[in-house]
Amino acid sequence: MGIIEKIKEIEAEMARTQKNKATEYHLGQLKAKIAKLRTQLLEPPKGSSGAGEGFEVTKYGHGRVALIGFPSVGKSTLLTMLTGTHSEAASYEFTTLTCIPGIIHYNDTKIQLLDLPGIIEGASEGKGRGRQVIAVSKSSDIVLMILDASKSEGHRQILTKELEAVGLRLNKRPPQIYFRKKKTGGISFNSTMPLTHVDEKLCYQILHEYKIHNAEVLFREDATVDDLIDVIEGNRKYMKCIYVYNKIDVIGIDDVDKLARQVNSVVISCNLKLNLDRLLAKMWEEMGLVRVYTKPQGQQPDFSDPVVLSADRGGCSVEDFCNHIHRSLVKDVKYVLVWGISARHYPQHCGLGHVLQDEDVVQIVKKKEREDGGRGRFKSHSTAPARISDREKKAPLKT
Ligand SMILES: Nc1nc2c(ncn2[C@@H]2O[C@H](COP(=O)(O)OP(=O)(O)OP(=O)(O)O)[C@@H](O)[C@H]2O)c(=O)[nH]1
Ligand SMILES: [K+]
Ligand SMILES: [Mg+2]
Repeated sequence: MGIIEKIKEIEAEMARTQKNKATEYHLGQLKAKIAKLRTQLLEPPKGSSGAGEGFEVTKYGHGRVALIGFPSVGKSTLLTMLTGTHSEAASYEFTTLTCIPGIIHYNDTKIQLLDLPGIIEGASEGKGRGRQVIAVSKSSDIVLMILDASKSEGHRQILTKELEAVGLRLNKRPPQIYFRKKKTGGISFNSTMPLTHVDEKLCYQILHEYKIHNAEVLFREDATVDDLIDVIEGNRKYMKCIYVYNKIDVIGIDDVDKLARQVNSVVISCNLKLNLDRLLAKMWEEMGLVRVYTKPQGQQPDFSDPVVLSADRGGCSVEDFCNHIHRSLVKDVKYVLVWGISARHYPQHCGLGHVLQDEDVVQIVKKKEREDGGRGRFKSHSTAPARISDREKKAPLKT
């Protein structure tokens, strides 16, 4: 029996089993069995190297965004509109067969947008180009799930289920469960609060299914069996996802209004160029990129060429900023001067641990170098920290 058949069989058994206190342990065990099989399914076939032909696109720019959706929802049309790179669009399904990259220029950063083939129900089991599409999605920073506004709401659930089946968790944070395997000592099970979904026996049983007999488990929230399995599997990817409803030109205004009110959702029309700026703004917000402008001593910062940091990718401290400029820079830094949101006053003297915010300006003061800062134009700002305004960006900085 193949892996997919085994999964199907267990799913059928779960469907047959009544949910009650008496069956809860058995159901938990079945869930763990399915999770293990799915992980097996994800292992790349022997001899293959990662993504697959037509899907090996080099990362470029300050972030990567994947377009995921059923066939013919308008993914390629959107890529062409936002990036200027042409990706074939047509009224028939599966027009796109490979991964097509484009670049969005936004807020002085470059964001790589990836058009992908449409995926269908069963993608997680390898139907269509499911596997490749999913692998590329996992390599991106956020996902735009493109949906046809005129089609059933069920599509969003089907896609979410497919992505969950391969370990993607959309708009969720990792479960607050501390888990550590040990060599000896048995299993220690603790929680910081009363648990309503999982008890010690169920936890033991799940761990047993994974042949784990020595471990420390601490629940810091009232998590579920699925959460526990996610933590044990350890290969889950937690990603932001924006639900993008395209083709609102073909539905009524009341329906548009309903879709637009859902969380993490943006309604657009590629045909009428409606709301694309809102989509870009939302995308930017969710990516959480932090632009930092370097100010050479005695000179203007270059406001067109930021160092771009991200909390998810490498961090946003002064040290991360320095490493971005040059690996060997950190050891020469005495301190830095910071203007912008993260500074309590202008300029603030900060160390390597200071966390920077979007649009901060930083001047590096090196060891054995005469300090020239502190006479900057922003020094007079002794009030609450504020964003460097557009006016200030254009005005000369006198240091
Ligand atoms: N009415 C309407 N049609 C649209 C809109 N955007 C795209 N389309 C049409 O939808 C069809 C499919 O567009 P594509 O861009 O090829 O869709 P896709 O998601 O890339 O499709 P596959 O690559 O086959 O998965 C084309 O006929 C487009 O002209 C829109 O905003 N409104
Ligand atoms: K199409
Ligand atoms: Mg396409």
